[in-house]
Amino acid sequence: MTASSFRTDAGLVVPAITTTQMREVDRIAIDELGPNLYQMMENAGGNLASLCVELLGDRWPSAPIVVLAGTGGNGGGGICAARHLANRGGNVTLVISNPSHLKGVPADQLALYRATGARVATVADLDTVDADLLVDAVLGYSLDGAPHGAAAELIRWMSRHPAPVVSLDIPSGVDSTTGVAPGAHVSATHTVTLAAPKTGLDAEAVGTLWLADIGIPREVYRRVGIELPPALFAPGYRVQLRASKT
Ligand SMILES: NC(=O)C1=CN([C@@H]2O[C@H](COP(=O)(O)OP(=O)(O)OC[C@H]3O[C@@H](n4cnc5c(N)ncnc54)[C@H](O)[C@@H]3O)[C@@H](O)[C@H]2O)[C@@H](O)CC1
Ligand SMILES: [K+]
Repeated sequence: MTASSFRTDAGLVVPAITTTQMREVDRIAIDELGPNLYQMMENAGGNLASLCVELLGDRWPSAPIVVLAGTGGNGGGGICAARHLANRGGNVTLVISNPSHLKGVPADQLALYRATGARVATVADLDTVDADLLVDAVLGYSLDGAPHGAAAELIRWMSRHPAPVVSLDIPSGVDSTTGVAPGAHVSATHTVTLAAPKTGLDAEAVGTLWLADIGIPREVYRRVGIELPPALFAPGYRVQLRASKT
């Protein structure tokens, strides 16, 4: 199912965008107006971490959290969230699909995470790791075909695990434009999508949908022809969205 728009609890209508439009928003932010990738990823990671703390309630900070990260921007956002959770005293374990493939901003996020002294485990260690909450940061909007390799292994592990899953941007394995999963995919309890909702987020696998403000000014959206409601983030840096049954 795809949605052309979503609604906030305040009744605001938020237009849904395609993956192509989202890439263009990213490009204009990174190449022209800002915020840069570090700034956007920091807002994404901090926002994701705050939802995890809220979801754990009085089990925070002792409850074990496992963050599963891929090697792209989605993984970078997950590693950033893991650092925020570790900085706040959380019981965090980070697992990366292919650590040797990390580069650029995601690699810098890992270096920063390592400075917290919190745990990094391997895919092989997964079955020895306890988890009360899983963070799915394996694949985002650059999903290309059915998940394969270590990414698919992490998705399958999450699918078998009883703990609730918070997905970053899109449940891994779901196409953010069509909402279709070409292969294995995560069924999220909550999804924190970034900047603007994608048309593919009207899918069962999304769970409760949140939109995170990652600090992008309106002019960036305007250059892609997108108008977001001015009061969209008045209630806070993360607002709940529901598909508009129009
Ligand atoms: N403005 C925004 O919306 C921002 C988005 N960010 C995040 O960046 C993500 C997009 O980042 P990227 O474009 O780097 O891509 P992704 O992080 O979505 O995934 C790319 C990685 O997954 C691998 N991959 C793709 N399809 C696969 C498959 N079928 N099986 C196994 N591996 C596969 C690719 O080789 C690549 O390493 C977004 O989803 C979002 O989470 C952040 O970077 C912050 C800014
Ligand atoms: K994801």
